[in-house]
Amino acid sequence: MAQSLQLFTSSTTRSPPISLSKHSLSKPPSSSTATFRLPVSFNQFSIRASSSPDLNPLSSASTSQVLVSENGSSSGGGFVSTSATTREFVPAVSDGSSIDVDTVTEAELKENGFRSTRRTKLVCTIGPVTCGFEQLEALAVGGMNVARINMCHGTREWHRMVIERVRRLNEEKGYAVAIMMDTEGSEIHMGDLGGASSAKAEDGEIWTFSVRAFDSTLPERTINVNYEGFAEDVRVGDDLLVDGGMVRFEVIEKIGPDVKCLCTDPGLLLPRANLTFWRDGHLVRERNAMLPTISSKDWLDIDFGISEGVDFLAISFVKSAEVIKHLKSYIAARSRGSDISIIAKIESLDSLKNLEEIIVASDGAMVARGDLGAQIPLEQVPSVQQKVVQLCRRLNKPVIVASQLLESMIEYPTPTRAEVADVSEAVRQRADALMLSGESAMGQFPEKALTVLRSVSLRIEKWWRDEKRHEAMELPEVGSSYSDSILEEICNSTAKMANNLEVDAIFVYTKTGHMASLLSRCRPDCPIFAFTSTTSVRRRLNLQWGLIPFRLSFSDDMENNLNKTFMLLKARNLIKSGDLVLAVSDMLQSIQVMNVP
Ligand SMILES: Nc1ncnc2c1ncn2[C@@H]1O[C@H](COP(=O)(O)OP(=O)(O)OP(=O)(O)O)[C@@H](O)[C@H]1O
Ligand SMILES: CC(=O)C(=O)O
Ligand SMILES: [K+]
Ligand SMILES: [Mg+2]
Repeated sequence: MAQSLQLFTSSTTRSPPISLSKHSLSKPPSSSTATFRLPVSFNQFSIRASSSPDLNPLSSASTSQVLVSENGSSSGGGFVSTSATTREFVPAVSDGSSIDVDTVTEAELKENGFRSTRRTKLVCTIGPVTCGFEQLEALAVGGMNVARINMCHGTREWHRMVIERVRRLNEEKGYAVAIMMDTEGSEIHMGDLGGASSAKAEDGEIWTFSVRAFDSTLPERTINVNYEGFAEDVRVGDDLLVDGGMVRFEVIEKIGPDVKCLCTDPGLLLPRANLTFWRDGHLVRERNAMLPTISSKDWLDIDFGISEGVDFLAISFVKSAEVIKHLKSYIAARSRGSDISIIAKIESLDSLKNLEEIIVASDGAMVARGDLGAQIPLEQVPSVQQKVVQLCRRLNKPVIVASQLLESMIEYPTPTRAEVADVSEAVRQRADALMLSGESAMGQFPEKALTVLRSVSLRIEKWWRDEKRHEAMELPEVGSSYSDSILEEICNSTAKMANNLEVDAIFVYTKTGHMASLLSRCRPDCPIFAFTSTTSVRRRLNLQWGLIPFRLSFSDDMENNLNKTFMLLKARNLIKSGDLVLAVSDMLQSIQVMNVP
């Protein structure tokens, strides 16, 4: 078997950890799968070491084995479930070692075992109904991995307050919720509805779209538009689409700065919704083409995001790879050593034209179906979604499927069957993450909507595993160097081994998170425990499929790391003796197969 897996016991391999060699490589009897043993006497193998000096496992000298808690205090704390929705922080007896894990994941691991942890990650847009500390905590308990703030709405002070609360939640309660800041972009949009949270446009009503500045209250059925040239640019007969067609108007008359429009498709108008206009079946986009992807306001917001240390910047209406490259160099110059990930929002015709190069230049992508559906015919949105999801996986970039997943839940406590089917499809496509927009920002049932995403994800993922649906996706090399190739081969082989051997988990020790993302890309059947030494990497890994990110100080000595990890996880009942684990690290070119002692 060792040979068929192209594995060799290597002369450079360290001797098997004594404490582990006593244990057979068998599945625990409690496992539902057949028990089997590997016909070998070693429980550690090594892929043949490369001659490259920086790849020689022996060249990596062992460093300190002391594991230090990040905040230096209350290290090794644990969380106990006190009820379905609240968890209490329980400081553990500190021995200078600690491991940080998301409390919700911890509860999931304890209650349902490794195999049933959720693989699909969840992003929640934070708005007026979810910006309170308790509401944010409820979302974290409900499985929110990333909190998104949309710079289209709210003041900078408001956003700062939300960021501060999410931070506090992470620090005080042990979560690793990442923060994603979404830029406004310079597309045409409506004003803020004079303070109302929404307005209903009914069939046959006449509404006025105007660039005029109104003093305090907006006249009835009047909408502000954010760009001066609006009245000149539209023509009588044009179709005006709000939020990608959520509401549709026909332009019937122009009176100076006012444009009178007849509602032809009724619906809910939301503050600052995007506007597009169509003429003879085509999107009128000359104006948009001239607008910069990143406006001067966006640059100020980006500066704000950098100084607040957000984890992700989602860039609206990306047109080309150049804008992403430019932004990356800007961020690199502004914030030395900072590692903000750039997510390209795929929501315009231009982004589809330059799709691959945009994704290559970015750290991830979002299928922003709201605006996308305003720029391409709606029936094309599903195939574009699938294309972007697959391309991202090939290129090893996390991908988020966003907008209208559970739109009806803005108003109603249960989703439609069609919405559940849509969520299922995104999970089945194995997108890294699903996103709530209005449902969590201003809807009546934000926590219920999150619960629906969570339960549908779990159900579809389980169905997929039960049916043993391993889709064969070509995963081309993404790196350029020989050492990149080795890393990728190790990850691909590890994922394959994990499926074939039906192991309980993959452990990956990774400094930058890169190796964890390569494993995530393979979408293995078992969860991937990603150990990383910085909280920022841990938060960013929270966006990626199947990763359970832990913060742990580790050394170059894998034997020591594993023993420490087993000890710490066992102390918290997160793993048990006999669990079968594959372990890899970006410091040592080996795949280790072992039972938890
Ligand atoms: N910070 C906020 N303050 C007030 N309302 C908000 C806020 N964030 C979101 N909303 C409300 O939630 C709705 C949906 O929010 P969201 O930001 O997800 O819109 P979107 O269409 O997905 O994003 P984008 O504007 O990037 O296309 C908004 O139309 C707005 O009514
Ligand atoms: C999320 C977003 O920006 C959109 O769907 O348009
Ligand atoms: K936005
Ligand atoms: Mg958008």
